[in-house]
Amino acid sequence: MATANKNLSVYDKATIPNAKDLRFGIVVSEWNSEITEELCTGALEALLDCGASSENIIRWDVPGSFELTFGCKKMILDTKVDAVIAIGSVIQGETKHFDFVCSATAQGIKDLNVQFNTPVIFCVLTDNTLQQAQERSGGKHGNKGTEAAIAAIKMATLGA
Ligand SMILES: Nc1c(NC[C@H](O)[C@H](O)[C@H](O)CO)[nH]c(=O)[nH]c1=O
Ligand SMILES: CC(=O)[C@@H](O)COP(=O)(O)O
Repeated sequence: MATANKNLSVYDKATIPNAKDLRFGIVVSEWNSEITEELCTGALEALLDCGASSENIIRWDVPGSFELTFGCKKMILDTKVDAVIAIGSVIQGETKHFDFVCSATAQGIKDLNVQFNTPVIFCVLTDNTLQQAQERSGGKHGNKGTEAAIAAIKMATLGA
């Protein structure tokens, strides 16, 4: 289902485990910060809405989406979080750099989920235009940060 047919911010709290005792890491890319800050806000609001405590949420910033893999790995190794949310916004430019950044970031985060036992949630927008990114970070299609927070809670409690 395309995002155009799904609001990324809709969730039923009755179906979400309570996040009261969970610890979360959020690693945020500074590239396209007008987008990534909105994604982070959506994630934080959803985590708190579902019972998480602000003192149990650690935020680190990295220069760009390519650095999300290292930042999330360091978050896993250096802290005791139950899940990590990787937040980025990659927007197509004039060259193929977009393809390499998107692919490397997706593969890197996937690899972290294979190598470690702490779920890392892929909250990286990969858009053709700024408008598409705005629509998915608090615009008409909702906020992928909200969606990522819910996924983080579910994965942190998987099998519990
Ligand atoms: N163009 C975008 C980038 N590019 C920067 C890379 O992510 C990386 O920081 C650089 O190549 C140094 O390693 N990053 C984004 O997150 N979004 C973009 O649109
Ligand atoms: C995703 C990128 O790295 C891209 O925005 C950089 O722009 P350009 O391809 O015009 O150099």
